[in-house]
Amino acid sequence: MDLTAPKLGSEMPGSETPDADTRPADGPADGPAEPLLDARGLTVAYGDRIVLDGVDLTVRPGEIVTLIGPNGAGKTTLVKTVLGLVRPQAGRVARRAGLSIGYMPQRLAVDPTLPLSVRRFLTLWGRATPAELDAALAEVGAPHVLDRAVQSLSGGEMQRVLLARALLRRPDLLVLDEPVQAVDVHGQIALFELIAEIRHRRGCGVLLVSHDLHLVMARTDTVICLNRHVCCSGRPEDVSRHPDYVALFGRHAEALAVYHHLHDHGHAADGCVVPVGQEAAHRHGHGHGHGHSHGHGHGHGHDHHRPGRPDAGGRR
Ligand SMILES: Nc1ncnc2c1ncn2[C@@H]1O[C@H](COP(=O)(O)OP(=O)(O)OP(=O)(O)O)[C@@H](O)[C@H]1O
Repeated sequence: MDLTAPKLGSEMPGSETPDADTRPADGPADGPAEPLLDARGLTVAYGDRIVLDGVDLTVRPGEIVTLIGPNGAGKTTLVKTVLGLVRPQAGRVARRAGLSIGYMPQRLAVDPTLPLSVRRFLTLWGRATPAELDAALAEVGAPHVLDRAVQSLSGGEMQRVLLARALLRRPDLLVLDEPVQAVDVHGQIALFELIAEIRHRRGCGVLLVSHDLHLVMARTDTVICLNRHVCCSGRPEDVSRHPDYVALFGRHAEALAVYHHLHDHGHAADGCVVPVGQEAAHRHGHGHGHGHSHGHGHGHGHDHHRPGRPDAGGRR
């Protein structure tokens, strides 16, 4: 089984990293305003290839921050870095003292020949009473799967079990790496709504990775568009009233939001930053250099070069 789960709070690896200051967040103890997580100037390279370049990220209690970006943009690397699982070459990650993190990893490979019930799976990494297991599965809307084999679960049921596993840690911060993968579109909406409910009920912060932002809950507070560096960031737009949206999602349209990209630059095929409009000149037949959100044919708000909201951040 390949499942990476960080240890809690200050025990997380990386805190001893000499180049990366990963001490607990300091500053005034002003309750909810104190960040759970505050990362500044993170630079990560695999070998001599830089995959994150000067990235900032802050998550506060009760806040949902959504990371979006194309394949290979560095989303998972950023998550692993703020969790202390990857050491940055430069930058610092400050976590609130005693921070408890519930992590739902992007990938989980379970040996199909291994007899493993959900009950057993949920207690592999820590103790939980039967009542706690019941409560966690009830909270994620999957009370019926406790004695099922993990391998028999549907994609949506598996994601809910992984979410329950994260909740068993009583997290201050939920970190969810592509929580809706392998789930159909209606199941995705239901999962986003569930995550928003959990945030409200528990008041925890949520760091969410989405491969792309077609569907994201209206209550996502901050969107960070990553492509090796932070391309743009800001608050998501309200639901588009585009007829295709309403027709496709019906009553769920209210739960959807779109984000208007406000890039002041483009990317060549190798990910390098180029001026807006010159992407093609740097592409030379390599296909889409940027790769996310554009040209999907949805017609709903991925508005690459349009002037946008004044409160949304530009490139940082
Ligand atoms: N352990 C590693 N060693 C070398 N390169 C890696 C390693 N992990 C990731 N990479 C590379 O770093 C880049 C960023 O990967 P990462 O998984 O962070 O991107 P991502 O945005 O999460 O992508 P995806 O949307 O496809 O999951 C990719 O080019 C990837 O191939």
